[in-house]
Amino acid sequence: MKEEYDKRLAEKDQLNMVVIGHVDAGKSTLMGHLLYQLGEINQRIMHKYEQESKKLGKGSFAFAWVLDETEEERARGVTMDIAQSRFETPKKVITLLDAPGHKDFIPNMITGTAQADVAILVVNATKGEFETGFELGGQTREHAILARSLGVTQLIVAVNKMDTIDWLETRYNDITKKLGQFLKQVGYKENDISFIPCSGLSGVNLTGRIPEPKLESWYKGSTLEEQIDKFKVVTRSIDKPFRLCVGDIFKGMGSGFSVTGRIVTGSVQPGDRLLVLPSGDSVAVKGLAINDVSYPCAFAGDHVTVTITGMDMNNIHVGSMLCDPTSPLKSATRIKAKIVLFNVEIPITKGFMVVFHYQSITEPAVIKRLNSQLNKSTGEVIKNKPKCLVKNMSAVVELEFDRPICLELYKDYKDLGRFMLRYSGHTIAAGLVEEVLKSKSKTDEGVSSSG
Ligand SMILES: Nc1nc2c(ncn2[C@@H]2O[C@H](COP(=O)(O)OP(=O)(O)OP(=O)(O)O)[C@@H](O)[C@H]2O)c(=O)[nH]1
Repeated sequence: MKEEYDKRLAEKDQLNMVVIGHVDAGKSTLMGHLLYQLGEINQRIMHKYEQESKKLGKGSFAFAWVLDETEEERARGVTMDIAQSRFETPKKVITLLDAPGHKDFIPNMITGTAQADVAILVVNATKGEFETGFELGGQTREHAILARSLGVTQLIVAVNKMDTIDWLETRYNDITKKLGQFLKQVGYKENDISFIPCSGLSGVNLTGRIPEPKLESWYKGSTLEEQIDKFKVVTRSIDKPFRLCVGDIFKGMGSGFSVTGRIVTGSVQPGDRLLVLPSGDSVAVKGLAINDVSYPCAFAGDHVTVTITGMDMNNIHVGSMLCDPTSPLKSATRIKAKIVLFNVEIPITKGFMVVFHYQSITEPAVIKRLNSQLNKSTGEVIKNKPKCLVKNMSAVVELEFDRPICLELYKDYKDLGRFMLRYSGHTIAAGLVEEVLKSKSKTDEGVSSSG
């Protein structure tokens, strides 16, 4: 296994990259056009998309169709689910996750971002549009904060639709200044943020193939492709026990069935036995594939398809975990967690009902206890047992679920110890799991006490 991993390290760096930003910022068009310029989509298919989108009166969406695959997405012109594709730059192999921008689909955006190492934040430079996305309750801020809270540290900001403002340097500088200040405030390091002026529609400054004298007169920096190539390598926890969060399940050919997802920690090879949680089934790994190519083993960071046998396909769900049977994940119905509240309108009190978003899982939860309020920068306790929490506060709370959830503590597994809380369609907090307080549901307790 070690040899295989060393072989892999000698190849190009693998990165999972999510594309985020306000609805209609041009995310799908930008990435579709980049894939086209990089030769990932053949001319015949692109021509077909152009013809078909024109017929529907949506000619400007042709490049977005590369990623927006379902009929409903194409008809509505919005991304709803996470589209996944792959491309290469000189030094990197990128698995691309195109997240929806619309606020109704934030849960899908959280699922996609939880699987990402790095992100591209797309903003619309058009007059009035940048302001809508950034200042007037748009998703630019929420997405940037969510990505940071979910562990993304490196970010490229694509200042898109520069064609609509005649490639004006002053407008670009104004946008990058405002965003730069904000991104630093929410925890991104200056060296890990970069800005690229571009146009997804005309394809300018994606790979440098399309000249634009108006841009070249003042911009001497990188193209989008060059900047993606400069992302720093991310270290993977391959020595930890195996964990994979199931993102999709399908019946392939032959015996068993397949699940796809990102390996969060550890490694796996055909012949391994794995434990499926929460069902508790023991399964055997029959085969592994990455981008439809079969592999002798796969490691943390890989987006992999695992073919398994030994259980009923109906007992595994999106959000189930595959793990090393000798070291399973923790099961919890009550946890202690550190949370940071976002810009919430209402005060949070004991008994507050929230939706708990963790990897691909969403579960109802109740805030059972407000243990303490913390100083945001030092982490010191400012107040014990506060009566309520209001916007931007940091606190330790206890959360309870009806059903056991399989998770990990942040101190043991950074990627598996993070979660988000939502309420009434808004993301209200990001949190870190500190302790598992109870691991049995009320019904389990009922069964054990009566039995
Ligand atoms: N002028 C101009 N229009 C663009 C550019 N990029 C995208 N558009 C247009 O903006 C509209 C929205 O583009 P999409 O790529 O679907 O936007 P999106 O951000 O992926 O949208 P959601 O996924 O629904 O959030 C389409 O009409 C595009 O043609 C650009 O660089 N310049």
